[in-house]
Amino acid sequence: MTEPAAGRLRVGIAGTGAIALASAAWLRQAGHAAMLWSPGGQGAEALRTQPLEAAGVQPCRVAVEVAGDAAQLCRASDVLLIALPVNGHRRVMDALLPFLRDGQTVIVSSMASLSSLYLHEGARRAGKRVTVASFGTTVLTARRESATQVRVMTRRQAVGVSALPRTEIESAIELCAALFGGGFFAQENTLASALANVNPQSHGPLAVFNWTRIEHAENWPQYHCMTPGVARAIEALDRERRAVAQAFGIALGPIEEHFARSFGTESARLEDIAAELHAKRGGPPGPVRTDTRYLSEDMPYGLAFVEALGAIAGVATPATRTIVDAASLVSGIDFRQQNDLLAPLNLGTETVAGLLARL
Ligand SMILES: NC(=O)C1=CN([C@@H]2O[C@H](COP(=O)(O)OP(=O)(O)OC[C@H]3O[C@@H](n4cnc5c(N)ncnc54)[C@H](OP(=O)(O)O)[C@@H]3O)[C@@H](O)[C@H]2O)C=CC1
Ligand SMILES: CC(C)(CO)C(=O)C(=O)O
Repeated sequence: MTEPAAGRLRVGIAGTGAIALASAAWLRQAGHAAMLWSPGGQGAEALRTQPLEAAGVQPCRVAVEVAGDAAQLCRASDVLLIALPVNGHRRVMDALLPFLRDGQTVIVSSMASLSSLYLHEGARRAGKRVTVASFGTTVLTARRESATQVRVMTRRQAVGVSALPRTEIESAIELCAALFGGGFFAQENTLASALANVNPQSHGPLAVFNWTRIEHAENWPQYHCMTPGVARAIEALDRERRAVAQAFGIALGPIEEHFARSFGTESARLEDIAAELHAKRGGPPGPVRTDTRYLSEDMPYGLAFVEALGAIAGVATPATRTIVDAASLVSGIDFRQQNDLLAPLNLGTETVAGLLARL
């Protein structure tokens, strides 16, 4: 990879979607070198010959590099960023694992369903000392507009981070700050990061109750359609998320706090936060494809994961169950069967104390 400016880092990014492109543009602007790898093989081809263009927050036009495979990506990088939906984490982590080096840090953004634990335990079994840092969200919010164009909507004001092993949390935060700037704070463990990810609680009701709009590919502004009734459903899921976290000794703030922290919203109630965000931004548009990650990612790796933790800890999650059932019903996909991390993580036979001891 091209040498970055002095004191800057070589960052290898797995993924070529919105967050991967937005992160590459951000990192290049900060003087770091960025190399992208498309797990499917085609997603980064145009960037071999054309610059990456970012619009929105911090517009820029920058050159990035493209890796042919996972081996090249790992070899050329000081630090790796996994920036793709969790559906691909197991496969991508399996591809990266043989090539990771002792001392390398892998940042997973966003992380859900303890995918970082899957990677860290795999690395340990392979005798490698790597650090896996997790964000329960992303530093930037973005939408990919073409193979070489991305619109960056936000740079979040604060982002929680956890580390495996936990002893590396300070250096993980330092690294994140060196890459993206300030605003990172420590979360107590990787489970806290997984449960701090509120996309599933927000996206599940949004998608289910706006399903006809999605099927008709209508232009529906997401926060305008987070109506009082949808907000009430999201709040019910959020209470269950926090109750499950509590059973694992993790105190998490409500979803309203997440919006205030991420986007600087000032309203207290979720329905008012939605109205505030719509008035300020008018977007983003809600999904227009029935294979939206709002269901394909957030149901198995978000809500079904909360159900699995609830089963371990003896916490009832009826509202969460309702939304997974409704999502499965309208899409014809049994989302509880789609999470490929629960089995290798042995969550079916885990206990509260046993799981916490692994973190
Ligand atoms: N966009 C946003 O503003 C936000 C995103 N997030 C989260 O960040 C993560 C990345 O989101 P985003 O970039 O928007 O997602 P995108 O849908 O834009 O990501 C597409 C990329 O993911 C890769 N990919 C998708 N599915 C798989 C799979 N099954 N196996 C391997 N690779 C796969 C694609 O690979 P290929 O290159 O092979 O085509 C492509 O590189 C997600 O977890 C999302 O929930 C969270 C908050 C905000
Ligand atoms: C749009 C946003 C910021 C909120 O739903 C998001 O989290 C996503 O795209 O996944």
